[in-house]
Amino acid sequence: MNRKTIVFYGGGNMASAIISKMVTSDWSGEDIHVIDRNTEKLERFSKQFGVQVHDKPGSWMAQIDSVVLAVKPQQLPDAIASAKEWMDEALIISIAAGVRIEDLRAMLGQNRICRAMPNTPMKIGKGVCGLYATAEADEDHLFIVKVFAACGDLIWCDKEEMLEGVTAVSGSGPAYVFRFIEALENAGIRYGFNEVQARRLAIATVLGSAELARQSDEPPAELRAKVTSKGGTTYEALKVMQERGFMEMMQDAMDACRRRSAELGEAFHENLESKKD
Ligand SMILES: NC(=O)C1=CN([C@@H]2O[C@H](COP(=O)(O)OP(=O)(O)OC[C@H]3O[C@@H](n4cnc5c(N)ncnc54)[C@H](O)[C@@H]3O)[C@@H](O)[C@H]2O)C=CC1
Ligand SMILES: O=C(O)[C@@H]1CCC=N1
Repeated sequence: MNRKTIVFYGGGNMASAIISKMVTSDWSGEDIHVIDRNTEKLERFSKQFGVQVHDKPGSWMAQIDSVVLAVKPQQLPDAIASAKEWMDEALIISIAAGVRIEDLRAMLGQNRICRAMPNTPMKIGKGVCGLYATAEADEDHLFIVKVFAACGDLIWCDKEEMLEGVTAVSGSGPAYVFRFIEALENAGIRYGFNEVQARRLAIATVLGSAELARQSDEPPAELRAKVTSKGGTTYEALKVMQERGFMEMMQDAMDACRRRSAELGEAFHENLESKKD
């Protein structure tokens, strides 16, 4: 693939996570641009990653191959309006949670669009990102993979709505796992370990189990069964989890997340429609 240029509109947490891995792969900082109104953030991007920084869009964007929309959903209309004239020819990659392609198309006036739902472990190359692109972006799949490849695993969705499911499982998922780590750590402290030891116990357990699950041919349910001796200790813990409805609770939590993602998308859509009148 020829050298291509990319702009991140919004230099926040996610842009930083993605760019930090891009510059360790075959991307040069010279080909990556970041727009943010916060000049301190821009300085950090320039120093840490050697990328090109800008406090606003402008005619310098005219030759750009792709723009990653990495602002918060509510910041998106203003950001797009300010750069629209220079994005006609670019592939647009939006990471904004919930914002639908039909609305991106309406704001951009073009349809070469990919929606992505990344997660924060991308910062260390261990993330997972759901992707969905329009037919107009069919030729861009290789490029899209090149943007995210160093960040972790990539899963293409057959339908756009499946991205709401990606948000529920893996986009917001790191927060559930951190919550679980907090629970393990709190128990460790209650059992007499200091905070550092308790955190080590908790993190090593989650990390080791995830890595074992990744390397094993057996599904997680079998790996669980192997820890659970008949009449033993694990059984007692899992029994409490079952009595308290752990699996149902997790399902309800993810349903709520998915619903919220759809609601945010709908609210965004209605807001956009109301401005048309
Ligand atoms: N944080 C997460 O775990 C995930 C976030 N997302 C999505 O990623 C997007 C970005 O999220 P974060 O990086 O967490 O947000 P953030 O708030 O850290 O970054 C947004 C950046 O955009 C800049 N900005 C906003 N409007 C601007 C404008 N008009 N001109 C110039 N700069 C502007 C802000 O100064 C800020 O630095 C959101 O749409 C979110 O839904 C997606 C997956 C996971
Ligand atoms: O909480 C949020 O809205 C964003 C989207 C996925 C993870 N964080």
